[in-house]
Amino acid sequence: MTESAPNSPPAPRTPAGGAGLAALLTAPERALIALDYDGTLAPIVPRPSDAVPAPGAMDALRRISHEIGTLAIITGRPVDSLLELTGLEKIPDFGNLIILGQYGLQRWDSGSRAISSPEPLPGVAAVRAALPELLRDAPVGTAVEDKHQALVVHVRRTADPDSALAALTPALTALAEDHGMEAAPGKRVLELRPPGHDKGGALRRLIAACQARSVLVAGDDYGDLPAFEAVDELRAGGLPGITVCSDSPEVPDVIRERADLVVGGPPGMVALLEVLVERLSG
Ligand SMILES: O=P(O)(O)OC[C@H]1O[C@H](O[C@H]2O[C@H](CO)[C@@H](O)[C@H](O)[C@H]2O)[C@H](O)[C@@H](O)[C@@H]1O
Repeated sequence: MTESAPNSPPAPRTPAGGAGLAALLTAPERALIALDYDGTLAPIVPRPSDAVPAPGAMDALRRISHEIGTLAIITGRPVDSLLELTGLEKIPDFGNLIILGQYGLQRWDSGSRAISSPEPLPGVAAVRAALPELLRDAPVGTAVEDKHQALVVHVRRTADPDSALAALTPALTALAEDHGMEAAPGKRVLELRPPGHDKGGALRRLIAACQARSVLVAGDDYGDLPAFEAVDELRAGGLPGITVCSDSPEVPDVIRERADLVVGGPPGMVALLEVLVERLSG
């Protein structure tokens, strides 16, 4: 993070990012802040079911939800998993928040508190049925996360996750494609998911729906790249924006290198949200 005056947001390292942050601070009521969950608001842990928010994250989110036009979490997770891990529904006094789950397939908002979710593609059931046989000889520690609309093969708990992922990827990709799905890489996972849904499309639709005039996007993994690319395109079309990388040794170089601002993992993200709250509420 670039040094800046106390209680000022850190200075982005690009002029376009600086313009995006300035636009957000000048007209926060027309701004969208769209955050990833795993690796950005919650530290990466061995088991997905243990990924709770970083200390202070929920309070920072609650506070900033009152200072800006729209706050969103755009995640690969199912909405119900995110609600459970964050305890969001039990936090009183949360402002305007939208959750787009499973890369935009699912939606929840703090007004209706209802989850909208399409029926899974038929290919999901076929992939689910084929996985046990395909993974029969996979390294010990390989695990499947069933997200109903998609399946995720996790290798983080194997002895050599990189080798395990490299060995499994060709067969898993073929399986997904045979059933009209796509295989998408993540941190020590391969997601087998419906094609045509990514965080870029989800972000563009959200910006149009909330008529945002500026955007801040934060992420840490390949799944966030389409959202970063969308910010570039939006900027070219005249909408200011800033991309933030929640850094850690596992972050893909492409995310770290193209971000306008790099913060130190989920604790750094919480610190950024807190300084934005201070600035906007002051
Ligand atoms: O878009 P996100 O909110 O970042 O979600 C992407 C995937 O994150 C989860 O997996 C990652 O976090 C796990 C818990 O820390 C970790 O064990 C795993 O290795 C990471 O890849 C989640 O389990 C997936 O369903 C999400 O799609």
